[in-house]
Amino acid sequence: MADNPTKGLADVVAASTALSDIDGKAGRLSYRGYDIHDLAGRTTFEEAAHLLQRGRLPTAEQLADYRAELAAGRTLGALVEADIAEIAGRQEPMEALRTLVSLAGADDPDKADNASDANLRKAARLTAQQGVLVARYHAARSGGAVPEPDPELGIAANFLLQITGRTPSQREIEIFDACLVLHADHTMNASTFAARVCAATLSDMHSAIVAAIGTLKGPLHGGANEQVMRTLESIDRGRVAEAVRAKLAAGEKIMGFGHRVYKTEDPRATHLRKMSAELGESTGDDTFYRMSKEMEEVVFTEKRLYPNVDFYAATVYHYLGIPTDLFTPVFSVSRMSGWTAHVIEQHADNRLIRPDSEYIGERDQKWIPIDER
Ligand SMILES: CC(=O)SCCNC(=O)CCNC(=O)[C@H](O)C(C)(C)COP(=O)(O)OP(=O)(O)OC[C@H]1O[C@@H](n2cnc3c(N)ncnc32)[C@H](O)[C@@H]1OP(=O)(O)O
Ligand SMILES: O=C([O-])CC(=O)C(=O)O
Repeated sequence: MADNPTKGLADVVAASTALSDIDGKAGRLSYRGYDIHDLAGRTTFEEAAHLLQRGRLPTAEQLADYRAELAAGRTLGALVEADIAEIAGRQEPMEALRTLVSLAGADDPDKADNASDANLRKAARLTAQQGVLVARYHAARSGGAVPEPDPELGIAANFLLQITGRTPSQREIEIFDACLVLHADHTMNASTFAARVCAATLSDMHSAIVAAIGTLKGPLHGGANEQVMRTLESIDRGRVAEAVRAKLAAGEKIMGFGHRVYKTEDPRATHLRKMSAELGESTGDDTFYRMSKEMEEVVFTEKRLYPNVDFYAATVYHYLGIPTDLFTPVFSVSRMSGWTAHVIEQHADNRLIRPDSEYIGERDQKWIPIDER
C-alpha cells in the first residue's frame, strides 16, 4: 500500500495562529509580523516573550513591569524545592524538567484555572522558572551551589551565571539572549502541536507544557542539538568528510540537518553559524566550528540538506560553557515563551483537536475462545 500522503501530517494545517509564520521556500521566519532578522541581536528575550504572550513589543514601562513579574515568578514552589535533589539524582535532564514542571503546576497559585488572566500569569511564571529549574537541577546533580540570580540581569545572563558559576561577558550575554530569541517560537512544530492538542481538551497550561517538554526531548526535534555535539565529539577532526559519508552510507541521519518546512537555509542557522564562528575564535580553539562547516559542506554535497536551528546551536552552547546534556533543556528555556503563548491562543478560541486515522489492520476477524487460540 502506498504511504499515506499526509503521513506525519506534512502540510496539514492543524491550527490558526497569529504568533509566528514561516516561508519555507524563502527561508523566512517572523514573530507576530516581525522578521526574525530584525529581532535577533536587537530585542531581548524578555521583549520577544512579551511580544508572543502579550501581543506586542513592550514599551519601556511595560517591559519593566514584565521583568518585575518574571523576577517575582522565578521563585520555586515548596513541592519542587522538596523534590529537586531526588529527581536530579534519578532522571536525565529533560525527564527531570518534565517532572519538575508537573510539580510546579501543583505549586502554582493559578493551578488549573484556564481563564485568560490566569493563563498570562502562568505563562510568565513558567517562562521565569524554566532556566532556574535547569540551573538548580544541574547544581543538585553535581553537588554544587547555585549563585543567586542577579536582579539587575535578565533571563539570558542569569542563566549563564547560574550554569557556569561565573559572570558572563557582555558579548556572551548578547549572544545567548539572541539564541533565546531565535528559539522562542516556530509555528506548528511537534512540541507546540503537542501542547495545543493537550490544551484543546481544556486541560491546563502546566499539563500542556509537560506534553511539550516530553515531545521536544526526542532527537528528531529539540534533542538533535545534543546529538550534534555528540557527533562532533565522536568524529576524528581530520576525517570529517569520511565520517559523514560513512554515516550516510549506513543509512544514518546526520543530526542537525533537514527540516520539514525549510527547503532552503533555516534563517536561525544563519545567525547561529556566525555566533559559533565568533565564539570559536574568541575561545582560541575553533576546531568544532571548523568541523561543523566541513560537515555542512559534505551534507549539502551528498544530500542537498541544509543545517537546521539545532546544528550551530550546539557549538554556540558548547563555547558558552553549557554542558552538552543541557542543550535541549536550554531550548526549552526559550520555547517556553512560545508554548505558553500557543496555549493562551488555543484556549482563547478552542476546538478539540482530533484528526482521523487511516485503518490498515485486519477486518472481519472471527472471535475464538482463549483455549482454542
Ligand atoms: C528544532 C527542530 O526540531 S529542527 C529538526 C531537528 N532534527 C534533526 O536535526 C534530526 C535530523 N533530521 C531529520 O530527521 C529530518 O530532516 C526531520 C525530522 C527534521 C524532518 O523530517 P521529515 O520532513 O519527515 O523528512 P524525512 O525524515 O522523511 O526525510 C526526507 C528524506 O531526507 C532524508 N533526510 C532528512 N533529514 C536527513 C538527515 N538529517 N540526514 C540524512 N538524511 C536525511 C531522509 O532519509 C529521507 O530520505 P529518503 O526520502 O531517501 O527516505
Ligand atoms: O518547526 C519544526 O518542525 C522544528 C523546528 O525547527 C522548531 O521547533 O524550532
